[in-house]
Amino acid sequence: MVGMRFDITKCHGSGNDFALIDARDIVLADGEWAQVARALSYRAGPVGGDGILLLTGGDDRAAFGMRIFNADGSEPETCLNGLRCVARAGLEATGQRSAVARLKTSHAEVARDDDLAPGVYTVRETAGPASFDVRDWPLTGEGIRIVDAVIARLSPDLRFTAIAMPNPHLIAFVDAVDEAELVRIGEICEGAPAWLPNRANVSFIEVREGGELYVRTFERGVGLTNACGSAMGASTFVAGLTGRLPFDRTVTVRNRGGLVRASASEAGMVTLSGNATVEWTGQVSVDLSQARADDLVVTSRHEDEIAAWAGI
Ligand SMILES: N[C@@H](CCC[C@H](N)C(=O)O)C(=O)O
Repeated sequence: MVGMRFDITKCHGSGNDFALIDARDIVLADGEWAQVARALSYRAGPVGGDGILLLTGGDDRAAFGMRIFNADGSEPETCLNGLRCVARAGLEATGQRSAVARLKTSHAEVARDDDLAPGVYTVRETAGPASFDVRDWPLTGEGIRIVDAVIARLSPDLRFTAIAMPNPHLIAFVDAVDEAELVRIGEICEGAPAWLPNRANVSFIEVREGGELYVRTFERGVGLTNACGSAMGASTFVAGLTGRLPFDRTVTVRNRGGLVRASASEAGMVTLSGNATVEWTGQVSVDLSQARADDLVVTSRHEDEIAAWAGI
């Protein structure tokens, strides 16, 4: 296969996994990055993942930047599990312990944090403010601000809050996560109906004993994932907004892939502290015309980090 060869770092935040590319010196059109994302995310291919992350250059505020492409090639506004991984790469590349990172349409603060557990590289990130105005998504026909309200087109039984982080999230608190129902609603949104043309991430959240949250997300452009950082941030904020948990208190947010510690302010800023685990590094070729990956060579495996995370 004739392809473009990339150095990649396979990494994850809470089991939300990505191939990360240092793209600071790579020039590709958006459509070509979309093809790289499809190729490297394809689970039956040599790499597999929920999307790709690009470490990009900074700007007058930021030391470095992040772009993320979902598995389907779409480019969302942010990814807070991915940001921790990019932050690790960016902090290491710039020799800093904390920095501002540039995202597609916003900025976030990132810093190395105390390890969540021995050997678990941990990053703290602060993003926001969360926004309520669904005209930006757009989500039409349900008013401008949707807080704990029924969206009959999705379900007569659930109450959703619509929050942009700035990527769009529909958040519903439930007694117990019904995964089949989450997939059903996620797929309605994924179909990009006329009232929701840019789709949305959909999450069900349980408030568990001790004030912990459990969040399960059907992600736009991916499907069910092990975890979604922006959804965990949005859920923590909505828990405060709806009086389920206090603002400004650090809570444990569990997900299928592990956990993060999270807090949210009344102003809509969210802070997450979680892992940025490197599993392996290597090189892979991508045929841009076919969106196909091949010839993977793994050059180093980080068994110590994999084991440290498994212990969480
Ligand atoms: N997994 C991410 C969110 C990735 C983007 C999302 N699928 C979207 O399209 O908005 C996270 O950790 O925040």
